[in-house]
Amino acid sequence: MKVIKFGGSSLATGEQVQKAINIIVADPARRIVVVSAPGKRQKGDTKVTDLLVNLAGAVQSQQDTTAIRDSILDRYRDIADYFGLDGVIIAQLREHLQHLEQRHYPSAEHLYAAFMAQGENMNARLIARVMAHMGYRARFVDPKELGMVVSGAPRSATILEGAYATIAHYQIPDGEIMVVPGFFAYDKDGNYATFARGGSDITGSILARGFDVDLYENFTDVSAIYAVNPDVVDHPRAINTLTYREMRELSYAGFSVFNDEAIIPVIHAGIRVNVKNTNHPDAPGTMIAPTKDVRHHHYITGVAASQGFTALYLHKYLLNKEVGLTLKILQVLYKYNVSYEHMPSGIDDLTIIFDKHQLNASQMSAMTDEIRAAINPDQIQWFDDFAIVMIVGEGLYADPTLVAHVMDELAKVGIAPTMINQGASRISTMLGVDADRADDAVRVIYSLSGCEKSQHVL
Ligand SMILES: Nc1ncnc2c1ncn2[C@@H]1O[C@H](COP(=O)(O)OP(=O)(O)O)[C@@H](O)[C@H]1O
Ligand SMILES: N[C@@H](CC(=O)OP(=O)(O)O)C(=O)O
Repeated sequence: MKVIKFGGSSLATGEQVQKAINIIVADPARRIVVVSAPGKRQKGDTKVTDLLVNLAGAVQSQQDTTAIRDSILDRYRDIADYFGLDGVIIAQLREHLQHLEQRHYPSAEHLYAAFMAQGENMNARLIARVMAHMGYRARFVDPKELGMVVSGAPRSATILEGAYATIAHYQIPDGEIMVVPGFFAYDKDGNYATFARGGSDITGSILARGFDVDLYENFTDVSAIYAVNPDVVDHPRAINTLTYREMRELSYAGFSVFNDEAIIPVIHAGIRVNVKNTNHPDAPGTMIAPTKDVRHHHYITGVAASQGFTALYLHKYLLNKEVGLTLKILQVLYKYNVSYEHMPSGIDDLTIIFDKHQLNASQMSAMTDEIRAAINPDQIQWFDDFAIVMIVGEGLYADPTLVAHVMDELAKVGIAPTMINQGASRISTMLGVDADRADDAVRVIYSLSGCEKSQHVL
């Protein structure tokens, strides 16, 4: 049995949904189908999830919601019309949204989560209806029915460990195709909660582990995971196999093609993930697997960059001698409920790197004041335009000159990393660079001989 997940770009129009259905029914092992909300139909278009964010905002501020609700329903109507469905389903979806608008929510975050979840919820209902209309034994299955209970913040929830056993006990009727909405589940009180953005991949992974499937197929709009983001370099090298560790590092650092949290459930279950293209389903795509033979995959597997970071730089002489200094800083972060990503340090300075999305200006200012009071630094400064560049490869350890080589090449184009971080496993090297040079750094590193070399061995 396989889990098969389609991203929003694969379900943006009726024509795309038809391609997805052709893929589903071409293999009887494809029994668990996870769908995203309709995505962008072309560059510059708006994803349904983003329209739902606007709807949630309008509901919260008690504005008129008619126009925005209609624009969302139009997306589903276009798909329903393509398959010749009558208007009943759209009327039901309208009623469902209106009902949600009347409900009371424990917090604004819960309200946003409830609306954002509807992109997937409505799409799964519609696609199950379309497939049934075409004569297939397909059924919408709510995450609640599967026992998908989550905890944590309403818009970046995490699945409870116990949910896997519940999923495993779920009996899928013989010959039935389950259509499950991605991206959301419910907390223990029954409130909607979503995973982080791009989280339909996470639903696919959770179900892959829960049902202990043979393969998790993840269909998107590219024919492979490439060694660099194809929006940064034209026609980059396709990667045929990535290890879990490589994927985790690369998706964390910007390969949005597979959500960085989604790798965790499949790691636990040892399930392989095949990333494939809905528009070219016969292309082999990229396999994400527990291990690969590094003798055939030397040097750099991929280079990613992400600009979603903010750094706090602290300078204080004899910082290395001061007992409890880091503890005092961490206590401030704890008080403001903020986690950090990395904390590289030297003898007299320390940089704390944060995910930009969890900070706002007033929090940053309050934290600065409290850290200043707690440790009395000589210098404290925020760098908002901070990006990380991640060089990843299971075979990196085999090339002791790589970091020197990278630094030389970057220096030639005037890029001086403000931070270098390498773990003991040497599967990745992380550089901190100015955000406006991040893509240049990716291009330079990609064009290095190490990368070219792996191009030949793949
Ligand atoms: N290294 C990479 N290889 C392939 N695609 C990448 C890479 N890095 C970023 N991407 C982007 O990821 C996109 C696919 O992810 P996403 O838009 O989330 O798809 P979906 O809608 O299928 O979930 C690609 O169209 C591409 O722009
Ligand atoms: N629709 C959600 C979840 C998701 O995974 O979407 P996509 O498959 O289009 O990346 C989002 O936009 O975040």
